[in-house]
Amino acid sequence: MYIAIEGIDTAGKSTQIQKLKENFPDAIITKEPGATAIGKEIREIVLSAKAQSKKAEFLLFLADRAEHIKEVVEPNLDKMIISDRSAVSGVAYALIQGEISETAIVHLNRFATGGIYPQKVFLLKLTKEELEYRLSQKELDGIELRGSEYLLSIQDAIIKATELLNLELVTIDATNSIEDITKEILKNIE
Ligand SMILES: Nc1ncnc2c1ncn2[C@@H]1O[C@H](COP(=O)(O)OP(=O)(O)O)[C@@H](O)[C@H]1O
Ligand SMILES: Cc1cn([C@H]2C[C@H](O)[C@@H](COP(=O)(O)OP(=O)(O)O)O2)c(=O)[nH]c1=O
Repeated sequence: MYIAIEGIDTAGKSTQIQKLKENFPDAIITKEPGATAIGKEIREIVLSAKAQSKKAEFLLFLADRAEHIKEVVEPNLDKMIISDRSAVSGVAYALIQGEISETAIVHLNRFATGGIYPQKVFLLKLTKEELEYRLSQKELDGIELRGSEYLLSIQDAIIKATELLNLELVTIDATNSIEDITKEILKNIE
């Protein structure tokens, strides 16, 4: 089973992935961007926010995704694969950028993934207050510097992205305790 944990920056994705690792010691734990050798280089370029062109940025994420699917996901589809982000983030961030049409975003993601998508998507959903508090507690990267309104619009776009990709979505209140969130994810996997 291939599942993705989605949510905006600071929603608690890495925290939950760590917990799931304890529950599924044999699972393939992975992430986008940056799970492969090429992906690590792409991640550095793209998170430095140097790209002037939003299309270039989109295509860099897609290149990472194509490599990730080919190297990590496709060979392990018979195992439990738990991914921190997926094509859902790719579609959501691109929808908000507004420079690429919805149809092109979906088609290009299909091209990159070969139609391999998570069977279940968990959205860790944050409130504005909690997001602002968590952002204030960390050193921000290029994308996080765009601010809380921007990130909240991405959160809505994540829901829309799962609809466009026709994926099963489980929404979880990310302000709950770490333990309760893990329990809810596990309940929906088993
Ligand atoms: N359920 C939670 N309640 C309170 N704080 C949390 C919770 N989950 C994560 N955090 C904290 O929020 C911050 C961001 O979490 P992280 O897992 O790194 O998010 P992401 O991977 O989505 O960016 C960390 O400081 C983490 O300890
Ligand atoms: C996968 C993906 C991520 N992103 C963004 C979301 C994040 O801001 C960043 C990836 O960083 P990430 O490591 O997921 O950040 P965090 O752990 O703080 O959540 O790239 C896109 O813009 N497009 C994409 O296709």
